[in-house]
Amino acid sequence: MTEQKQALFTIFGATGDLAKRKLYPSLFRLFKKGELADNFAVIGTARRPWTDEYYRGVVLDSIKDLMRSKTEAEAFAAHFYYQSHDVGDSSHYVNLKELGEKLRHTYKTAGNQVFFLAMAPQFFGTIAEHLKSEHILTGEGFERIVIEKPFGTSYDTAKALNDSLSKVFTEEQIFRIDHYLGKEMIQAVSAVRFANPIFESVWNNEHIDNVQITFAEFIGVEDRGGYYETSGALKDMIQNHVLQVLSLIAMERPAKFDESHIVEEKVKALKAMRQYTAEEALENFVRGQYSAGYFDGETYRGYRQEDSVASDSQTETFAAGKFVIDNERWAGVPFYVRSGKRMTEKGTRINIVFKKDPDNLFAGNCDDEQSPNILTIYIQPTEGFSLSVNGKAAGQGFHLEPFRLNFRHDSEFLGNSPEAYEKLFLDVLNGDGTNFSHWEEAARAWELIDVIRQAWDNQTSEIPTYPARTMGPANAFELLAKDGREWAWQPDLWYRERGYYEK
Ligand SMILES: NC(=O)C1=CN([C@@H]2O[C@H](COP(=O)(O)OP(=O)(O)OC[C@H]3O[C@@H](n4cnc5c(N)ncnc54)[C@H](OP(=O)(O)O)[C@@H]3O)[C@@H](O)[C@H]2O)C=CC1
Ligand SMILES: O=C1O[C@H](COP(=O)(O)O)[C@@H](O)[C@H](O)[C@H]1O
Repeated sequence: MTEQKQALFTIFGATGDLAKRKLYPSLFRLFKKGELADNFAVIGTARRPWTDEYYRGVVLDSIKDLMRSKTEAEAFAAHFYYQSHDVGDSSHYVNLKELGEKLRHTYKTAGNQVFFLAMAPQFFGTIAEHLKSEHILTGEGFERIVIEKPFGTSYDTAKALNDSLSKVFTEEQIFRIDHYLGKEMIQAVSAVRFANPIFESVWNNEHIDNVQITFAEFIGVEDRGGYYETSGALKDMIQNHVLQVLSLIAMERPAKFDESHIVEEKVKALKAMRQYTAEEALENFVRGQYSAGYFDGETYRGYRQEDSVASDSQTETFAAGKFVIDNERWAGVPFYVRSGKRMTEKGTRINIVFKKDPDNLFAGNCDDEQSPNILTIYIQPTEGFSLSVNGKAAGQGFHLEPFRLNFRHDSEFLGNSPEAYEKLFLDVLNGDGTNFSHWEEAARAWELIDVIRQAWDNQTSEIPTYPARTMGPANAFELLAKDGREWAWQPDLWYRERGYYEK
């Protein structure tokens, strides 16, 4: 039987997009499963002068697709309270404290508190300080703070942010969200690696030729131009999600499968990654920005035509690069990464490309090249694995042909599998920080990224472009071609052959 959790949640930024799209539905899923029942309450806070009643209406609206009955949804929403509050105004914390004390007793939350900061990072420090100075932190039960990305905009700003949080919370109390770590198939990477001797024994530079990590998005920048102009693909995706995934693939086997051992190994892997000079950063990293494109009867506008984007913007909507790891396991194995918006299609996947057999037995019998074995981990939108192997082409004669051993999770599994934020909320309640970003990881990731960012910022040439609905600019293909390699996943070729790009 599920044991219900006891906690008072305070959500800062309760009127915002993240709260409505992700947080309330995730809490509701936990409610439906009995993880949250009688002993929880939520204080939503932001500047808008909402009433409890209006707020509950917003919460109900955000869960309308998930509700089984009106009674159940209303029972859930009844746990929500709204307090209008400007986080910069000290006097408002007095009201928050009073309301919190009342709810703690009413709902018997055992003094446990979770503060979710669904707000821009510039507010994090001041909120943390006020939680302490206004005695909202009582030390009665567990007290945990959950913060959203971006965690800083450079090493220096991230360090300043971390320093201000650390004055109030210990590292064990800080949960830095990287929502990719809550995804089913990212969590499955460790299972694939460490529960299968056939993979574990070849997970090294003797057998792996290169690793490719693709985070392709179909969507453009949508209504987030204002934020994206200050970020770009490198900081928005590579610094956090991509490097997190890379460290899971590259880390050594942890002594135990628990938070401290896993984080220790991830940090070691990140620290073993080569720190590029500015010159090396330019050699190994490329960027691009989507221009207008045409695909299957539809025209897509370019990034510079998007709302809140400067008409001469140099912001990259695509970044690709090669990381190298200077340790025994990975010496000589490039880790190619790419992430972009308005690419051919949505697809997050990891390709582990194995070395070909140097001694091709079939060389004299048939002219066919052996294809490399490729293990693909599909993160989204489909979730599963495939392994491509060489076989004999059916029919007369002897020819090699690559076949794919495929496994995809079925729709029942996907339908029942918890959403990333739901898992992460539960982890916070359980005090398990395994699937969160820790300071040492974020710090090292910024060190690796800062040099690339600065090298690009110092360039005077115009940013290269790529047409919307393609797999990025030409330089992303040249990056691999100059190493004698190519991207294992090129969906645009499939569409091109079938005329999807022809007007
Ligand atoms: N939306 C998403 O999908 C994702 C968001 N994030 C991150 O989550 C955070 C929130 O994003 P999102 O919800 O999209 O942002 P929104 O702009 O939609 O929401 C911001 C929230 O902050 C509140 N707010 C702003 N200023 C103040 C203030 N001075 N005092 C009190 N409340 C204030 C706003 O409410 P009001 O105006 O009523 O005060 C609003 O509730 C950001 O850090 C973002 O980077 C990360 C990943 C995905
Ligand atoms: O963190 C972010 O992630 C989303 C992509 O997340 P996904 O779960 O939909 O794959 C990205 O669109 C956004 O720009 C970025 O801030």
